[in-house]
Amino acid sequence: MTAPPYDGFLLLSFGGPERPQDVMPFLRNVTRGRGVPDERLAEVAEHYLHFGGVSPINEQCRRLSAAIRADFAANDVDLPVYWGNRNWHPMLADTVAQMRDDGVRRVVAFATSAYGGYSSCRQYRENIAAARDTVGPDAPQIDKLRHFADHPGFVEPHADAVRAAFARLDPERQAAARLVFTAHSIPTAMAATAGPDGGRYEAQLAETAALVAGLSAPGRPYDLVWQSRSGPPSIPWLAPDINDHLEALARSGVDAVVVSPIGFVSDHLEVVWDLDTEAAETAARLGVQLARAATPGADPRFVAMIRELVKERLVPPAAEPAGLGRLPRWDTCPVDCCAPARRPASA
Ligand SMILES: CC1=C(CCC(=O)O)c2cc3nc(cc4[nH]c(cc5[nH]c(cc1n2)c(C)c5CCC(=O)O)c(CCC(=O)O)c4C)C(CCC(=O)O)=C3C
Ligand SMILES: [Fe+2]
Repeated sequence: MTAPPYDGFLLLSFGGPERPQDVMPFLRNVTRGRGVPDERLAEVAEHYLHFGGVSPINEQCRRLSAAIRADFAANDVDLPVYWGNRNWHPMLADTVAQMRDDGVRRVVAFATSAYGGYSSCRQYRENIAAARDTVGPDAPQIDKLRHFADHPGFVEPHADAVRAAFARLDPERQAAARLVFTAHSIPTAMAATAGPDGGRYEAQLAETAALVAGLSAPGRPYDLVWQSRSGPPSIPWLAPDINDHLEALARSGVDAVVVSPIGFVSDHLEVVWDLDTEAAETAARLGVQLARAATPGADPRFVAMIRELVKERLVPPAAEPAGLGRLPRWDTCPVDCCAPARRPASA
């Protein structure tokens, strides 16, 4: 494959600290101007410090970059692979400056979030606009790739992981075990304005849950619940929380669950703390056996999906827009998508 119109690929992610002294500066970057109370920051800092101040996310991005590089090379995609983050080093503006220094002019960007909404989509577009602004008029153009919530390269690894998690439950508990999907909670006001006509974060997650359940456990009842809420209690966020839901399930007699974090592409701190530590403790206290399903990480199907998304952008497209669901797919968000707009955002 020849690469026009692009001459660079950007892996765009959240970023995380990798040593204890970086935890608080990272958290201040994440929450700047967002009214997250100090006590919540101190609490979240403890979660990071529990793992030696090392978030898993940067290492996951290094591994994913390496896998993308290998996949591109094996499939004649001749694009240099760059990586930049929203909240921690390598910071996006530094990466964009590096691209400019390397003579890169037009970049296709993959953000590590499958869904629409402010945190998962628009904020990355704002980050691109701000980083280009910092670098100046000779910054490369950067086009963000579309959402991939229903792409088989995302849905199928999740479905396999759910099947594998059921197999880890005690055999006598498997038949009645409940399938529970989780995603990052967001304020209900943010959920209402997600996507071009609102509600798209929840709608995409509901569809992805149905697709993963349909492939992995057809006919089995499942739920979609939320995790990792922050912000003051006075502001409503999507509910129920996974821990409250485990209580409700236990009260109704459920004694085993598979938890599938479809809101995430890899085992972020939210997964290894909020699920593997906190929700696992809740389940243990309730006598509920919990098997947490894996995330795609650097699954070859997920990596191939990234290449296919890039190929969709060639003119003429070298791949059809793939997807298993029925919700509309669109390539480029309207500039005012996920309003209220707080900062300038790239298209
Ligand atoms: C929808 C969504 C995703 C999924 C989409 C995506 O992946 O982008 C996501 C991912 C992530 N969130 C992460 C970390 C944090 N998120 C926070 C705070 C917040 N997240 C929010 C939403 C989301 N977040 C929101 C509405 C807030 C409130 C403040 C605000 O409006 O911005 C805070 C502040 C402390 C706290 O309150 O928890 C931290 C530390 C990490 C890195 C983990 C690691 O280190 O492995 C990742 C991948
Ligand atoms: Fe977050």
